Amino acid sequence: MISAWTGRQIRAAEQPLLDAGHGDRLMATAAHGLANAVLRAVRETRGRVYGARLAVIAGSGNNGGDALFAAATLARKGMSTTAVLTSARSHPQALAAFEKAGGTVLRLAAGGDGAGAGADDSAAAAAGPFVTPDEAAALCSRADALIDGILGTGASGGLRSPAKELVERIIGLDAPALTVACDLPSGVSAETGEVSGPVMPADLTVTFGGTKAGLLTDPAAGLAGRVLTVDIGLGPHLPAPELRRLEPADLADWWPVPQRTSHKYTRGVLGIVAGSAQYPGAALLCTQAAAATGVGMIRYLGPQEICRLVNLSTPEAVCSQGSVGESRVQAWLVGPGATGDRDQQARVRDALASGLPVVADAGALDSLPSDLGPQVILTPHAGELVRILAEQDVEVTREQVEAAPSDFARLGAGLTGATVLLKGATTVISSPSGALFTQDNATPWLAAAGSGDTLAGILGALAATVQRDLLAEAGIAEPDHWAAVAAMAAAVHGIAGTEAAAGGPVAASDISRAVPETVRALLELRQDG
Ligand SMILES: NC(=O)C1=CN([C@@H]2O[C@H](COP(=O)(O)OP(=O)(O)OC[C@H]3O[C@@H](n4cnc5c(N)ncnc54)[C@H](O)[C@@H]3O)[C@@H](O)[C@H]2O)[C@@H](O)CC1
Ligand SMILES: [K+]
Repeated sequence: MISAWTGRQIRAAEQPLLDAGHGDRLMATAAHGLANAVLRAVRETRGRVYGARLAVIAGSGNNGGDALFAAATLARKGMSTTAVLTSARSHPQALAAFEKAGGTVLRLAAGGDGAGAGADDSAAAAAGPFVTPDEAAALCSRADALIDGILGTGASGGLRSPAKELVERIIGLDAPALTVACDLPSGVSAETGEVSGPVMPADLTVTFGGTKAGLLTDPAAGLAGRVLTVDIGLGPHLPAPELRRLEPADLADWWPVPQRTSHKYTRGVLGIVAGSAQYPGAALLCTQAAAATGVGMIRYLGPQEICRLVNLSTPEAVCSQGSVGESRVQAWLVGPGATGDRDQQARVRDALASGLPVVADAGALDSLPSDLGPQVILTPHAGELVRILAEQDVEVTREQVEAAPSDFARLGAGLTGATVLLKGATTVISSPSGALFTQDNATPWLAAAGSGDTLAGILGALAATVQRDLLAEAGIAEPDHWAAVAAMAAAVHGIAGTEAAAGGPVAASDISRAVPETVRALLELRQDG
């Protein structure tokens, strides 16, 4: 499991070490980790380190300090190194180390259009000639490696002039062979992943002390590239993480594997209320996905015509037009395609009132009761979350949700009392307690009709079969159990979908077909064999 913290949490964890006078050591460790990561990446992209052109953009704070110290190390390895300082102030010891190692220092002229105008001449005399944003951008674009050390966890808001103009110009040119963000891409929020203004997309982000929550959340996640975390000894000082991400080993350890004495009822029965005359396909897709994920039995409830179709596509399912009250199940999946049908809507309502775990998708999201519990898992996309929030008197747009998905998933969970799984390039899951998980296992090819029905089926099957004690033993607190189960489903859906897509288009039913093999491969990672 990957744990991540807000910038504020990381800074608070640093404080006791800073108070004890270990600031220099922290920065040296961070810079050493950054330099090593750049060395490895340059070897991979270019082969030879000696003679490679390194450009560093350094801001006024400690983030610029990390970048300059790392660049000093890289200059000593034979890289031809230039630093562009975006402010008249810079970390004095780091700048001195950089110059001593033979690095060239340039100062970014103040102001976008009036290059050079209003610049601080005394600072210029101290530390090298001015360059315009255009000149600096051309230099950065030609580099074999570029380190973005403008802003770190001390940033407030997006980049300001003249760094803003420089980054805009670099984005307009060919990207450098390798861009490495120091701690985080400058201009993204370490707390929420929100982005303000231009941000240089990184191939690699080397982050210090602990992964920043913002780096694992959209939209920043799409700009951070691969994230590498450098340990600087904050471990004992870190609080409970802000956000977690499941890895394959977690899925393997938590997967509900039947025991020798298991039978269909002890494994778990899933009830499904899905489909209508208008949308029969959704019922077929989610039932197929649940069967492929592995469940003791599926009880499907719906109109006679859809029962016939479900029986044909998933003969394992027991289909009827019965009621929720007379169906014995461990969990419900309700809503896919269940719109415009009174009987189906009544079943959805009854399932939501049953107190059992319920996955509420699509049609079930339109008329939610007021007091839900964490065992109810809502699976909206951004537009559906906007409507759920509107029911709670929160007026937001789809664009606002997409700009800060973790904030709004958390708000939705807090207001409804349910667990919220918000679909997106990175899926965000929030427990009503505020605990967050994000999963980025999916391929963009999965953004297609029917993919959500498949996710709902996988999640329904897991909700019916998962063993609570396995998650509790791994440190998942009781109120966050269902958020972790939803994260498992998002991960398996993403992995199976990526396998099925194999770099090309994928039909929703192919995702289900890939699930058993995905689970088999995961189970091979189990520590107990
Ligand atoms: N605190 C520590 O002990 C450690 C900090 N480290 C590094 O230090 C960074 C944090 O350093 P700082 O607190 O100095 O903060 P930053 O380096 O993020 O920069 C803050 C400076 O930038 C200016 N600034 C803020 N917002 C701006 C904006 N939107 N546009 C332009 N300028 C802006 C501020 O005036 C301030 O001087 C971390 O990200 C990390 O890279 C690491 O060296 C590890 C140890
Ligand atoms: K940075």
